Amino acid sequence: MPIIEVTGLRKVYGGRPAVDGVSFAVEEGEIFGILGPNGAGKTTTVECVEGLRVPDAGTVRVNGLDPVADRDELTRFLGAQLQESQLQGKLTVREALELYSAFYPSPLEWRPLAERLGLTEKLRTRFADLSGGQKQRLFIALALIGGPRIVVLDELTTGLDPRARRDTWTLIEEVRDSGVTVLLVTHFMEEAQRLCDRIAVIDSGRVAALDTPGGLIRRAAGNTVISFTPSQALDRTDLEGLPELDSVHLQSGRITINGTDTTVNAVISLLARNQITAHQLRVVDATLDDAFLDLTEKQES
Ligand SMILES: Nc1ncnc2c1ncn2[C@@H]1O[C@H](COP(=O)(O)OP(=O)(O)OP(=O)(O)O)[C@@H](O)[C@H]1O
Repeated sequence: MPIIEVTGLRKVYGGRPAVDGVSFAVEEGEIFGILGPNGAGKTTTVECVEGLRVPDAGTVRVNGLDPVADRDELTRFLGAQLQESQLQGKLTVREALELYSAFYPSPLEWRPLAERLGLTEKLRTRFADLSGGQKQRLFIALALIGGPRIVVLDELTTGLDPRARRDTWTLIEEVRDSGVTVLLVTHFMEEAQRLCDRIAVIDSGRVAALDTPGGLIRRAAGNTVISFTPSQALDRTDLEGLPELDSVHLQSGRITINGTDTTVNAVISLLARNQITAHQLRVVDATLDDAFLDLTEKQES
């Protein structure tokens, strides 16, 4: 049985649906990503999972519980890092960690957690005096301190420097490997690609696609991107007739082709036949970035 089950979720603000029939199921022990453009309905969805918002229609079950009706029970095993949070400005990092530990029956040791999040030097600093990234790290610690079975992380690494971001990814992988289920809202494709076992792409309040990162890349944007600047103009119809082609873009004399290995081979033959040299030739695997743009563009058109 999935540990989180969202079925036909709908949430309307002022007559406009922010979430419109979203369904997905999260298996225990996976990192499940929610990806989508600004205003797509991601935060609204996860806040319904956390019991912070009441759905207008549909059902949400977290470990069999209704997050709104059973909120007290839910908070015992669900940790949450909200997109925007505040603490009392005078509270020190240490006080916050001790206070939150006291809320849970079997909290984690806060010292190693603080160490992992680079907060040891800041234990005596007041919340108001922390930098944005340090506040973010504290909120991650507070989401994990109760030793939750499920953790919801909204914009996990926004505002973190590259090193802190990578350290946080490793920490979240370890959290997952210890059996915790992670529901992650993110804007960072690299983060989603590295961390998530599966991803729901949400666009305009609906699920546009749900798959593994590899699956999304394969079905949305082809596997491979080849780009080059030809020594002389190429016939557009020849390009559009390439096998297994997903898309062709021409910009400032540079050609970018999305397709498969077969497409790449056909491009090379085409260039050879026409005795055209390809300058600055690059062949790369498509990324989740490509898939995201492709999937969300398709929704808009
Ligand atoms: N309390 C509210 N009252 C009215 N409208 C709201 C409220 N909260 C969210 N919305 C609207 O609902 C839509 C979805 O918002 P939501 O915060 O869920 O999006 P999101 O995908 O998390 O966006 P972002 O990536 O920008 O954080 C937006 O159009 C937003 O303006």
